[in-house]
Amino acid sequence: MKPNKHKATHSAEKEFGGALGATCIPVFLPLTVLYLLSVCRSPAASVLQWPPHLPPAAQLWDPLAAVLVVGWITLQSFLYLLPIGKVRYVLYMYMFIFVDMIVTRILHLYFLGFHALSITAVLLIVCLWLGMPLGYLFELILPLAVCAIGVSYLLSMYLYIRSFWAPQHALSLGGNTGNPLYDFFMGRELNPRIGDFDLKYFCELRPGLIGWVVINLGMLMKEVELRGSPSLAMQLVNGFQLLYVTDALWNEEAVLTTMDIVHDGFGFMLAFGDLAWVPFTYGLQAMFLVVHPQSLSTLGAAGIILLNGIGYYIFRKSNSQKNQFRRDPTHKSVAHLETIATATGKCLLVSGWWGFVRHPNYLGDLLMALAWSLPCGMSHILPYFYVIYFTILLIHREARDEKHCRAKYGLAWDTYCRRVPYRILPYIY
Ligand SMILES: NC(=O)C1=CN([C@@H]2O[C@H](COP(=O)(O)OP(=O)(O)OC[C@H]3O[C@@H](n4cnc5c(N)ncnc54)[C@H](OP(=O)(O)O)[C@@H]3O)[C@@H](O)[C@H]2O)C=CC1
Ligand SMILES: CC(C)=CCC[C@@H](C)[C@H]1CC=C2C3=C(CC[C@@]21C)[C@@]1(C)CC[C@H](O)C(C)(C)[C@@H]1CC3
Repeated sequence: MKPNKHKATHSAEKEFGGALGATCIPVFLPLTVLYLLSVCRSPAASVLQWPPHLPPAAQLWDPLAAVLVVGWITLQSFLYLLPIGKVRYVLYMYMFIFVDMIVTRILHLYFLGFHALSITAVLLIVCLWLGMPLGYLFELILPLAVCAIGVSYLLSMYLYIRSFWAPQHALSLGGNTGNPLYDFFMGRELNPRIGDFDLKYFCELRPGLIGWVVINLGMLMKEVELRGSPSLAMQLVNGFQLLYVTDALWNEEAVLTTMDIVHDGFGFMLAFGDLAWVPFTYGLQAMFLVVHPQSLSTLGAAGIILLNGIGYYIFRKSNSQKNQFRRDPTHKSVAHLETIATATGKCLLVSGWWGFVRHPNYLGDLLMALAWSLPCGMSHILPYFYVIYFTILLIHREARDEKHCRAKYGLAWDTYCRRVPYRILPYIY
């Protein structure tokens, strides 16, 4: 079959530093993952050390890692395809870029992220019971990351090539500029699917997110091997991040309204972000604790648990309030909230959580990020990598979302911004 001839959207404004950013980021970020993992396991754990702590090439490859990564993705794909869980009929919107027209298609998806996590947990318990040395993940972490990066490159190439056979209306607005490197990075096709298998939705929530908590558990088991029992700091990091991942999978339908699913194409940025960046950098704290044990006072631990609790409360309540409002604005939990009407027919909340700041969910997420790093003490900057990166990501994301909302809601958005002047942190930002 011949590839389709697509019209490029040259007018779409380029993001992430344009073609230069799209050329450098796919080289720079994978190297950053390997560098961070390698520094994290070194006794000094100093990101500022010169010459930098680089892993010897021999430590980067192990065939066992390739088997584990491929086996893991296969297992999660199998769990994704199991016809159990809540079935939802999802309205997918395809925008015709040149004609001002929106086409909708109804797809059915099974929501069973939580089932996938639970079945994986049972399988892990069985493996541990059979004596599988999960702590070996610590030794294998660099080859595992190399394989995950390799898979994300292969997947992005497949996505780029197959997008030329996709119809024009299935392409994303931002990833179809005609510049191959930029389009490869941003992703041309919006929601690529093989039959009923939605590749972007699967990658966003399953292998990387569940892989992250399995790696954390591996670090905990390594600590048990080395010191006889897991430290309080390790238990807190594992517990907090498991709560975050469980929450994401329990509320997995909510991901369908995020800009990654609705707006961004599926290209290298998301494939690498989902499959390599999340599992191998979000859990750096647990890896750090294996080599740099910390003693935590009961009072300190209580303070950190409280911070994580407050962050989680703000994150969950604000996300649920918006999701409920978008699903059914007449529902009794949101019907009393003040709103602004927009020309699209949709309303914007101006009271409740969304009248406090324009992104209360980001605020909660950032408080949690801080709580995940504090158990690692104050002696090193490395365990704070996630908070620093995440602050930058969310500030950039907020700016991108603001641009989309201004384009979508026009004057109503400006009124909302006047009513709710702070973006993430009241009186500061
Ligand atoms: N851990 C991680 O790495 C990451 C986590 N996240 C988390 O994911 C979650 C989702 O984030 P994200 O997708 O960025 O954005 P949001 O969930 O904040 O969604 C933004 C959208 O919400 C709608 N909206 C904005 N303001 C209002 C309002 N006042 N009333 C009603 N609707 C409004 C708009 O869409 P519309 O009007 O079309 O409904 C807007 O585009 C967040 O909790 C975030 O912290 C995000 C990125 C990375
Ligand atoms: C540096 C780089 C390559 C960045 C790519 C960004 C991705 C890592 C993130 C973009 C949006 C994400 C979301 C989550 C994880 C990180 C990525 C993929 C998320 C699945 C985490 C759990 C949350 O509860 C969530 C479901 C709301 C969230 C959705 C967005």
